[in-house]
Amino acid sequence: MAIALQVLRHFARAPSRPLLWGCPLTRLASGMALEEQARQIFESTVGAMLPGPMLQRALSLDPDSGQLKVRDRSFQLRQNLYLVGFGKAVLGMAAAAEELLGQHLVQGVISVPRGIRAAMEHAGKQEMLLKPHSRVQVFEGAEDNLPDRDALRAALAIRQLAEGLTADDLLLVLISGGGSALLPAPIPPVTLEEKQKLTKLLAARGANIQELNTIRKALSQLKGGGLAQAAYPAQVVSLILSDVVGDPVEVIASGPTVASVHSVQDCLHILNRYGLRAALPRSVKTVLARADSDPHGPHACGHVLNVIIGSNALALAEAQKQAEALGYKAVVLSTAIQGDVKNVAQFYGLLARVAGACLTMPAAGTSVEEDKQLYELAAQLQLPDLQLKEALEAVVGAQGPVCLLAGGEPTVQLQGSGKGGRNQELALRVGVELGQWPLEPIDVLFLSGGTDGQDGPTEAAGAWVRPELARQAVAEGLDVAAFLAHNDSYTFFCRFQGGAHLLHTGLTGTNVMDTHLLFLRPR
Ligand SMILES: Nc1ncnc2c1ncn2[C@@H]1O[C@H](COP(=O)(O)OP(=O)(O)OP(=O)(O)O)[C@@H](O)[C@H]1O
Ligand SMILES: O=C(O)[C@H](O)CO
Repeated sequence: MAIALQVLRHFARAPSRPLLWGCPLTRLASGMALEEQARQIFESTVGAMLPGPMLQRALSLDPDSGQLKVRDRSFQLRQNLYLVGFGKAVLGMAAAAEELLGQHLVQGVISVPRGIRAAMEHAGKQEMLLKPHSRVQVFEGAEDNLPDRDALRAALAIRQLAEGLTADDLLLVLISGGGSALLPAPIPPVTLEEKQKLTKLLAARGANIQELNTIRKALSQLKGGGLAQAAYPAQVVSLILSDVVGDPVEVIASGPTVASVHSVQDCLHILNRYGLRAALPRSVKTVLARADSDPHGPHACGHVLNVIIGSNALALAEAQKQAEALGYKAVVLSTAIQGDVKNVAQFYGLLARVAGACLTMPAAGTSVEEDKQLYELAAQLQLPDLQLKEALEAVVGAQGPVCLLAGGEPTVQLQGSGKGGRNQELALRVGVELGQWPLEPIDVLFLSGGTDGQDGPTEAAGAWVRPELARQAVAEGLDVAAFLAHNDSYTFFCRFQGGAHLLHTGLTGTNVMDTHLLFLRPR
């Protein structure tokens, strides 16, 4: 959603359908076309990760006793509950929390992306908005996902609220992706501009989110456990919506309620790796040198409960449940799909071929060569949690429709000036791959969708494809390779079959990365 807010006005007008939270899909199964089933599963998966349902799963309040239950822990509420939050999905999370906690909530401060309230209003998403006389103060800032003066003001208000708490208080911290940029509080003498410049340079030179956030933590008053420290001796409960593969709480939004385990040496290694150590501003050197000799060490976080309430893994578990309800043998392959979109597309293309053969000819199987190639492709992608062997074994035993599920965030090396997003580009590339081999006698469909409802700077969440795509595109006079060469997947899908393959959910107010669904259905 980094560039989301530039296009939110346009996006808010995009046609969208209500998400199917809690809708029993079995009811819909009979006679449903494969693409309809795929859409339904995607939409209900996103629906399960919406702020309302997520918070209701994580929190329960006994209105009589005032006991707040968070997972297996209980907290007594008595006019002692405060709330802070920062991240792209935090407005809806705060609205859901306010709804759930009612009068118990004394005061709150949240930092959310600029324009998000207007966008939600335009999109008619009332459930994502706070009440008119809310006790939660909203700051909007961090345009283009970069820390700015407004986000700094928000961070200082959040710090002030936290510092004023006592041992009788409970601080609820709502965290989602984009939280790092929305909570900047550089340690003096580092300035906001210096921190912004360093973050930009690191990102531009290819630092990953773990590396980026290690540096952000070292230079911040609130990241790396600093917020938890400011709130001490109050109890702290962090409800975290993960946008990072593997859900590492110390990385998501730079872990403001998680003690940092990184040393100054770790930071210097990272800065060296990206050629930034020599040109560091004096202020950054001063802060790092000070941290090296800090007698207090990392912030202690014994008074904190960190809870992941939404993640790609939870979304895929929901999708798996929905697919099973429709009669599919559903297997989660990985929640950590990363790497260049071209390699990921090749992987899914070959996976469809190998799994298709396992399904239709379980005794004969695929050629040894194809199996080997598939495992090699998987190894290149370095997916830590890949269940490829298990998935293929399940397909062999399936004797019926199969749905392979995965999630993560592939990357697109932008070369052209076209309009698209990583989900649409992945789907288009997989469509081409699927068309290369006959997959008779099975129906195949691949869907890729972003759970935030916005794929790149487009108004679609993603797209779905079938093996016939390339042939049908030629018949419509569309040159798929030319669209791909310019990263113009959105324009392609808008023209192809009148835009029927695009996924339109509208801005969802959540973000747990992308979901990939591969359906194989014997005819
Ligand atoms: N024309 C394009 N074709 C394909 N991908 C594109 C195009 N333009 C931008 N992108 C990709 O879109 C991504 C940015 O979009 P988006 O805001 O959805 O992702 P993000 O910043 O990772 O946010 P989030 O994690 O919240 O989804 C980048 O990965 C970028 O490479
Ligand atoms: O805010 C951040 O640090 C990223 O979105 C990862 O959570």
